[in-house]
Amino acid sequence: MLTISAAEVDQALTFPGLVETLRTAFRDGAVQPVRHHHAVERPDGAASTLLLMPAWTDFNAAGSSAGGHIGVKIVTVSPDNNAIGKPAVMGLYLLLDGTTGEPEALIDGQRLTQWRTACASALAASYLARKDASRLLVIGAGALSSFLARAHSAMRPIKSVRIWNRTPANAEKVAAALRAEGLPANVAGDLEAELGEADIVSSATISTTPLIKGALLKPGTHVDLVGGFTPEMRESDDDAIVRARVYVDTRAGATKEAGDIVQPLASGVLKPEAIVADLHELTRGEKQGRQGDGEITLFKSVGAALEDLAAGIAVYKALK
Ligand SMILES: NC(=O)C1=CN([C@@H]2O[C@H](COP(=O)(O)OP(=O)(O)OC[C@H]3O[C@@H](n4cnc5c(N)ncnc54)[C@H](OP(=O)(O)O)[C@@H]3O)[C@@H](O)[C@H]2O)C=CC1
Repeated sequence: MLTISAAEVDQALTFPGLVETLRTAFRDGAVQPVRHHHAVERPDGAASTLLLMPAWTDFNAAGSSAGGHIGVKIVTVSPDNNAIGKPAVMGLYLLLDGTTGEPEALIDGQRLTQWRTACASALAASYLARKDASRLLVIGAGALSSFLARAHSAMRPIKSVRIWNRTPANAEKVAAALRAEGLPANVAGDLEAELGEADIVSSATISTTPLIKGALLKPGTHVDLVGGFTPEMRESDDDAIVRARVYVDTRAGATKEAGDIVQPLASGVLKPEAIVADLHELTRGEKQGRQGDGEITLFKSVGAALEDLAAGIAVYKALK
C-alpha cells in the first residue's frame, strides 16, 4: 500500500487536470451513500464534526467489475483549531481495490480535500462564471483559500486576486505566498466595496453570519460558497439568494447540510424548484449554466465523496 503525503499529492495533480477528472466523475457518477455526520461534543470547547465519506465505483453503470475502487475519507472539522494556529479540517483518505478490497493507498486527506474542493468550485465556475471574469475576491485566508485562488485562476483569465479575511494578517500571508507563485494577489481591506467589483466571489470561512451582502453584488458576478457545512452556518444573505440563479454540488447534500440553502428553503425565500442544477446535471448537459453576461450566479458546495474518490484514484494512478 502506498502512503501518500501532502507534497506527493501536490506533485500528482494539476488544477486543469483535476477539473476535467471531476467533470468526468460527476458525469459518470459513483455509488455514494449519505455521509455520516457526527458531532463530537466536549465540555470545554466547540464540538468537532466527524465526517465519514464512503464512495465506490458503480460497477452496474460501468458494465464490468474490473478496474474499480472503493474509497473512504475520515474528516474532522474542529473550529477551535484556528485559535491555536491549526487548520480546522483534518483528514485521511483510504483507497481500496474495488473488487478485492485490498488497500491501495493511504492519502493525506487534508490536501486531497483542498485540491478536490477547489477544483469542484472551478468546475462549477466553468459553467457559471463569465468567460471574461478577471477579478477574483477570495473571502477567508485558511487552508482552502490559496487553492481556490489557483483553481479559479486556472479556469478564467484572472488578473487580480483580492483576499479578504477577518484577521488581515492571515490574508497578507496567503497573498504573499500566491504572489511568490506569480499570481496577482493582494489583501482587500473593505469587504463591502470589494463585493461590488468582483467578477467571482469565492468564500471559504467558518462563519455563521453572512459576509456576502447580495445587494452589493454587481450584475454578472459568480458567487462560490464553500465554507458552510451545517444548517446553522451562513456565508451569504437572502438578497444574494434572491438575486442569483442558484446551483449546488449535489442536491441531497446542499439541501440538507448547507445553511446558505437550508435556511432560505425553510423561510420560503428559496423554492426547491429554483435550485437550477447540481454538478451531475451540469456535466451531463441536462441543465443550463449561465444564461447571459448580466446574470448573477451562485454555487454552494458541501463536498461529495465521489470527488475524493476521483481525486484519490488520480493521485494513486500518477504515483504507483
Ligand atoms: N465545500 C466543501 O467541499 C468543503 C468545505 N470546507 C469548509 O470550508 C471552510 C474553510 O476551510 P479551511 O480553509 O480549510 O479552514 P481554515 O480553518 O483553514 O480557515 C478558516 C477561515 O475561516 C475564517 N473564519 C473563522 N471564523 C470566522 C467568522 N466567524 N467570520 C469570518 N471568518 C471566519 C478564518 O479567519 P481567521 O484567519 O480570522 O481565523 C479563516 O480564514 C470550513 O468551514 C470547512 O469545513 C472544507 C472542505 C471542503
